[in-house]
Amino acid sequence: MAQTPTQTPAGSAADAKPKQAAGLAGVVALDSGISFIDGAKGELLYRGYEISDLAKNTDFEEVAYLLWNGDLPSQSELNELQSQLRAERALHPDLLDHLRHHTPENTNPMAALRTAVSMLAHYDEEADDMSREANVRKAVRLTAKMPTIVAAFDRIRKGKEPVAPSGEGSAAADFLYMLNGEKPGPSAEAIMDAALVLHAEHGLNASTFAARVIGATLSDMYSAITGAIGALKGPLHGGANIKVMEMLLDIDEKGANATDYIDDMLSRKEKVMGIGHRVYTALDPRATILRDMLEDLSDEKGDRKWMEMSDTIRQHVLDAKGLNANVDFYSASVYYLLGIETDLYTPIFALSRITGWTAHLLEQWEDNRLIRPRAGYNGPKGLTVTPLAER
Ligand SMILES: CC(=O)SCCNC(=O)CCNC(=O)[C@H](O)C(C)(C)COP(=O)(O)OP(=O)(O)OC[C@H]1O[C@@H](n2cnc3c(N)ncnc32)[C@H](O)[C@@H]1OP(=O)(O)O
Ligand SMILES: O=C([O-])CC(=O)C(=O)O
Repeated sequence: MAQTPTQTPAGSAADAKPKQAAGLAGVVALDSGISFIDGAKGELLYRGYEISDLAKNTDFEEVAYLLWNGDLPSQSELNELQSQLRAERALHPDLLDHLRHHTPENTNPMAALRTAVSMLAHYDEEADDMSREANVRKAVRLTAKMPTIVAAFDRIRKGKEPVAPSGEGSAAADFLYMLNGEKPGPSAEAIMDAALVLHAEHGLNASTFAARVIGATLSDMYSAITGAIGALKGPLHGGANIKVMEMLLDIDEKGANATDYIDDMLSRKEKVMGIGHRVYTALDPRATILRDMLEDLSDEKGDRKWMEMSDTIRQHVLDAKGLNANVDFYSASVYYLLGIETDLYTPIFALSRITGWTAHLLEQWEDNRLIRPRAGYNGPKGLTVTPLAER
């Protein structure tokens, strides 16, 4: 925590009115070496590497290593991480029991994931060990187990048996295997892997900030990640990818004209999900890559409807409001064409972002300081208590 850029002296006259930009827009709250975003240029770097380079030339496990350790792994370092991840994928039987018997089938999948991740702490003897070595091991465990939780939850709610992790292959392949009960083809695996790379890290977004605030109290990694999952769930953040697909499906079901549908939304002052961003004014570079992935997948599946509808909406909101698409806009159609349930889109985001969240916690704990800003007080003063019987 090297910086506290906007400070209000305790008890000063500045207490009387808020000083901060609404929603902390533009406020630099801390220094971090994990990722860099130039919102005007549409540039994103993880640890100095361009996101397009990483998406093309690395896989999710290499990116996890990069985020945690500061540079890309050698082949032997990657092999070691892969075997640690594979060894940690299975869930404790009590957790499976909880998903089977204590998680109603209509539970929101993000709520199910949030609770299950919190429960992981009960079965981790190192949960409260705050050494870096133990925290790295927990980051690996969380990254390994979260796909298993999401896949088991989805199968159990459909009345199917959970599929045990294969103990081999990539996180992307094993997640699709545990979800569908059959090994994915190379194209589905590559697409899921690239999606995991693209969603892994994004600076001080709301869920990462939430994780760091919790971590900065020196609470444990499971507590911080449970909070981060809660923040990601919201439709203004990771939850937007579900809302994008619901919108596309609604337009399709109604046989509506996409631009008229969007004009109606805008006239009601509704937000078009997957559009707009706190940091990017240019197009989010992840959206460009996901758009290319969607085009290839649409051609492979012989179904260009969702891509064409998305392109129309994106251009229309850009023309009408000057707002660009964000990462959640095209990922929705990509997951849809992979045959994934709509309400699993945000959990999939979490399976990737766990690497960024945990990298930020490791960074936070290297030089920790409690995160505790001030609120500009705008309430009354000088009131006196009227006895209860007289109120
Ligand atoms: C992984 C991620 O978290 S990426 C973001 C995912 N979230 C979404 O896609 C939800 C839709 N987008 C939004 O709600 C916003 O653009 C956010 C939350 C991402 C950023 O919000 P902020 O920086 O706080 O911008 P804010 O909400 O104040 O919007 C500024 C103006 O643009 C408008 N605006 C912003 N986004 C949208 C949108 N998606 N559709 C329509 N109008 C929008 C607002 O209505 C507001 O207009 P006004 O000044 O006339 O009132
Ligand atoms: O940075 C943000 O505010 C939201 C975002 O795009 C992300 O978390 O990937």
